[in-house]
Amino acid sequence: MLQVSGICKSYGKRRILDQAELSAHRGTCVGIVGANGCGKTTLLSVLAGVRKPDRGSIRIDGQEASGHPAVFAAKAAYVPQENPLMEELTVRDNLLLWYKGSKSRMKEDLEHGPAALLGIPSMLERRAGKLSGGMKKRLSIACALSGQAPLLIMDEPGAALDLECKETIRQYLQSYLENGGTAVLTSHEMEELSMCSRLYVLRDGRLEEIPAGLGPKELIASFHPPKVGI
Ligand SMILES: Nc1ncnc2c1ncn2[C@@H]1O[C@H](COP(=O)(O)OP(=O)(O)OP(=O)(O)O)[C@@H](O)[C@H]1O
Repeated sequence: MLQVSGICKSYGKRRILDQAELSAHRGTCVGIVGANGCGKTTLLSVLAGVRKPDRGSIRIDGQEASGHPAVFAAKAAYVPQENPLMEELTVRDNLLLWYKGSKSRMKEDLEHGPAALLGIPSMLERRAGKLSGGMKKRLSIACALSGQAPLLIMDEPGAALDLECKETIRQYLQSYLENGGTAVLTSHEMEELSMCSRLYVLRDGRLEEIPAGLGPKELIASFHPPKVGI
């Protein structure tokens, strides 16, 4: 369960998030939409504890995380838009860093867990820097999932992935939600957004809930403020 209230974030004098509010229950996936540059990545990085908000509260499973990095570390997994990999290291060594050296848990996930589902075992000895964009994305997702966090935050998870891999991630997300996880994602793809049972549009720094299941035209219309009559 995620409860976000009063989140503000500015870059210099430019306010990107202005009293943003949202909630996401266990077992649900919440989607964030909005025009390019409206602040979705900023919001997700704040929800993941990577960027500090100027103000506001982020409660994960009832615990305040804002200002408490240990709560984010224990409870939130983040798949950023840019991959967080150590490019000179092999896939195996990248994973080991994320599994904090726990070889047994890593082995288990490579055999039966998310890493297996994402096809990581076949690339273990390759250098991360030499993988294709889609393979790096799969590895980044497997790394984020290593902590078995109850909150999963994904910034455009399907970007650069082939159809088969998008489907793999959809299946993983479904089982993650069925097991009581909470997910927040941002995407520009209708298919990914169809996995979300709730949608919010980010506009002028604020989040507004909109009906899930809107078509592309209505979604795009929601990105812009309604015009006031002359
Ligand atoms: N570190 C930063 N310093 C200053 N401005 C920034 C920084 N990061 C992002 N911005 C600006 O803040 C605004 C929001 O950026 P952000 O990446 O959060 O948007 P977005 O909605 O995720 O965009 P997109 O849909 O294109 O990925 C943009 O105008 C961007 O240029």
